Amino acid sequence: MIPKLVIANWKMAIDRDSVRHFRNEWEANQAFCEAKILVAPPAIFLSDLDGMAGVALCGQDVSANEPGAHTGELSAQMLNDFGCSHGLVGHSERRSSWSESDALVAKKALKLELLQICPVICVGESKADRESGRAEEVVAAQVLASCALLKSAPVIAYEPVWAIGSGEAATPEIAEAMHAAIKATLGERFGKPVPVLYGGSVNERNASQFTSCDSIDGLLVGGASLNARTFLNICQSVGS
Ligand SMILES: O=C(CO)COP(=O)(O)O
Repeated sequence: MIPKLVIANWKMAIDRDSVRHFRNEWEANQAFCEAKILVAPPAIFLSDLDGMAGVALCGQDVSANEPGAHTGELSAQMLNDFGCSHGLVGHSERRSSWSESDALVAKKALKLELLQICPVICVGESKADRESGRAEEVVAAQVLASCALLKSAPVIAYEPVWAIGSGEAATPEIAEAMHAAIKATLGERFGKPVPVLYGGSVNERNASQFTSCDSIDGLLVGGASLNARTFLNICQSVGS
C-alpha cells in the first residue's frame, strides 16, 4: 500500500527563527509515523531544512522559464539543487494573485517533470462554483488542462478555495466525492492511479477523518503545519 503523503505548505508565513524552532521541536519529538512527509518552506529557507530528520523538501512554486534573466523567479534546476522531490504548482493563491492560467500551470508542471521532480498540481473550486453545482465540472477542467503536458503521474492536491485559511474544511463526503471525480477524470492516462491529497483547513482534530477515506491519499496542510507538534500530530494520525 502506497504510504499517504502529508505536505506542510508554509507559504510566506514563517521567519528564520521559527524555521529553526520548528526543526528543533520536530527532531526532538519526531516519532514513527506511516506517512511520507514533505515540507514546503519559502525558497529562502530550503537550505535550513536540508537533511532534516524524516522529511523531504518540496518547492512552493517554480518558473515556467528556462534559467536566465528572470528576476525573482525560481527555476526547477534550483529546486533540484536543493534536493526537492516534489514541487507545488497552481496553488489557488497563485492562480488568483498572479492570474495563473491552467496552461501556465501545465508548463510549470512539465519543468518539474523534466528534472524528475514530482509536480503537486493544486486544483479547487470557488464558493460560487460549489453553490452553483459546478464544482466537479470546474475541477475536472483544471485537472485536465494542468496535466496536459505530463507523461508521468503527478500528485493532485484538491483544495477547495473556500476552505483555505477559513477554518471551514470540506466535509469528508465532499472531499471523497471530488477525489473520486478527479481520479475518474484522469482514468488510466498515466497507467496508474494518481494520488490525490486534500487541503483546506486541515488540523489535528479533523486530519484522520480525511486520511481514513480510501480515495484520499494524503493532506496538504497550511496554517496547522507551522507548529511542529501540531504537524507531527497530524502526520501521526495518518494511517491510524
Ligand atoms: O493552502 C493550503 C495548503 O496549500 C491550505 O491552507 P490552510 O491549511 O491554512 O487552510
